[in-house]
Amino acid sequence: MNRKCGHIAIIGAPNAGKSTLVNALVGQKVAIVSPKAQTTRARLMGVAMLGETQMILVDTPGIFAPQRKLDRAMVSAAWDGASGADLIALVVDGRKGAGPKVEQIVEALARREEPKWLILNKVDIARKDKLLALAAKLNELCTFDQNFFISALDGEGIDKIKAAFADVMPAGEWHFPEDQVSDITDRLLASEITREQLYHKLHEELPYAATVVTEQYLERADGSLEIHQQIIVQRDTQRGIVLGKGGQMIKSIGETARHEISELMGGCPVHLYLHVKVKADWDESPEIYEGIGLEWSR
Ligand SMILES: Nc1nc2c(ncn2[C@@H]2O[C@H](COP(=O)(O)OP(=O)(O)OP(=O)(O)O)[C@@H](O)[C@H]2O)c(=O)[nH]1
Repeated sequence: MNRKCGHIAIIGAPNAGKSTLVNALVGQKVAIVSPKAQTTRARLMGVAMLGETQMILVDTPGIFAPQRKLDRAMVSAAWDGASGADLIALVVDGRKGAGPKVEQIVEALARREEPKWLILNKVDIARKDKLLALAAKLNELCTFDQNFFISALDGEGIDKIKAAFADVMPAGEWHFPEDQVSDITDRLLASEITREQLYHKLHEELPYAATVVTEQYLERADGSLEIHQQIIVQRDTQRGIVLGKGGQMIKSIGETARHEISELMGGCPVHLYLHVKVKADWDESPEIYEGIGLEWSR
């Protein structure tokens, strides 16, 4: 048997396109994506296969200067996700160029032992001369073994990078069955899909003040799924915004999330019940951290 298996940590600043890249490599959606920064909160593993090679892609929260306790847990989940990886892939938004944020990450990366690759993303909207200058600059700060220019969104360069990843994976038995696409449970994925809709449908700050917890996840005798979720916000006014006028907003969030969950679960009918709850200090609650896959620390 020529099986190979390894871990690739996907790191970068918020909004660089890490989750989009993981989904593209896996070939289906395992991580939620939004135009707003800091969508990914916990570490998630996506499993990509190429021939006899299994690549475990560790999607990490964006790395930034943390302020809240939740932020600190997210950033430490990101660096933890990189520990012991067979390689670390740094994803950079090629349109934005380097800035202090990206440079700080690159400098921290330079001190690490693991092999490092640079992935300049969003080539579909970036200027070519800018991309080349950015690659040159970042390579001065850190030694990258390989450089790639891709668009995770439209698929440009994905096959090439997948083949290159597969090439350097060490020989070894697979860690996941061939048909498993991620390490998160269907229950957690269902919460994430609803949370993604909060990012898509609500104002700038609100999604950051909210979280989603799946309280019940049942398979009914007729094969359909019954899912009860709480959307937890910090203030009464936020509750009003999530509900919307006459309940229109929560209805719309629920409809889109229900369709998407059903699609991800192979088309089975889904009954999704959403409740909005106010809990001012949810981001200080160990159970909620655990529920969203983050480590609690004092
Ligand atoms: N034009 C373009 N947009 C992209 C590309 N890759 C990702 N995006 C968009 O960039 C935004 C952020 O993408 P994500 O995949 O959520 O980024 P992330 O790095 O996981 O973000 P965080 O969760 O904040 O760490 C989304 O609106 C994506 O659709 C790309 O190749 N081209």
